[in-house]
Amino acid sequence: MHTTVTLKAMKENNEKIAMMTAYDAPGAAVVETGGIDLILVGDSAGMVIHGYDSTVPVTLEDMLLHTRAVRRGAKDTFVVTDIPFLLAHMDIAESMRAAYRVMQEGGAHAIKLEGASQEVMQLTERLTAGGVPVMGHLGLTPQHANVLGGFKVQAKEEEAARQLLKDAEALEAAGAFAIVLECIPAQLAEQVTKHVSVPVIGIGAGAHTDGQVLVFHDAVGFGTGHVPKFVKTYANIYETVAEAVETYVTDVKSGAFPEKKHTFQMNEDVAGRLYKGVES
Ligand SMILES: Nc1nc(=O)c2c([nH]1)NC[C@@H]1CN(c3ccc(C(=O)N[C@@H](CCC(=O)O)C(=O)O)cc3)CN21
Ligand SMILES: CC(C)C(=O)C(=O)O
Ligand SMILES: [Mg+2]
Repeated sequence: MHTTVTLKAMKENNEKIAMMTAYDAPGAAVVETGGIDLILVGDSAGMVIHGYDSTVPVTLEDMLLHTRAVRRGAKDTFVVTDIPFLLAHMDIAESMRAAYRVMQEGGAHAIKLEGASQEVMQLTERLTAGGVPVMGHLGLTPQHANVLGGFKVQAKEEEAARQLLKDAEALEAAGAFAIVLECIPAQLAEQVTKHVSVPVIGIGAGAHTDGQVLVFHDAVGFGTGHVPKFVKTYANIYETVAEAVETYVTDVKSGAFPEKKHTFQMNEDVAGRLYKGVES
């Protein structure tokens, strides 16, 4: 299993880091079997699992439930859990408590915080000091979709790009062990990757980051919504499952299922007496 130390060594050795999300035990098991370096229990759960159109409605209880399931399914993989909407911006004690619960009750090995606000910087410092590895997340931060005007590419202009570079450096200085860059120009992601010593993991941030992350449902083609441009779909699970369900329905209607091998039997004498019992 990776640690924050081995992940940093991967950056130094130019070994790419492959991260994917998981939300439940079988999803975590299959991702672990596939050889993923680390699992993100993303608040994208709100969208791909719970059917919301943003990550804003996701609660700490949701994240705890998903994290526990993921840990049971993937016992040998480093697990990072998103701190959900606004919880990093409460009073410091409440924000610390959220991370405390994700680590102790959820069993996560690290937490992820969106943005570079003063609150996030202070929280990153205090959590790191207390022994909680913190992953940063810059660029498109979906919890801010309502102030960003939706899920748009970020930091295309010089001023915003320079600010993002500064934010990444500040996160590193505050103790972040890795940084996710979401939906930013590839040239900017490359600069950030060169300028910080911690692993940079991209999603929609081009090929020059230290690693990549994708949402499980996007990667395996089990999504129901819009598929962002940065996604590569490696399977078409939705179609496969839909075909299986359709065949099941057909079999039930026609009587082709269940067959004898799916059926339990009792002794024929006992069955005969039951029949008489019903008649008398
Ligand atoms: N299924 C899924 N995949 C994700 O990658 C994901 C989630 N959900 N939920 C949380 C966030 C939201 N994300 C998103 C969602 C949509 C776009 C998107 O449609 N972007 C446009 C770019 C628009 C522009 O040009 O500015 C695109 O076409 O890719 C991007 C990131 C990434 N995360
Ligand atoms: C898209 C990734 C980085 C994420 O934060 C999530 O899945 O919630
Ligand atoms: Mg997230």
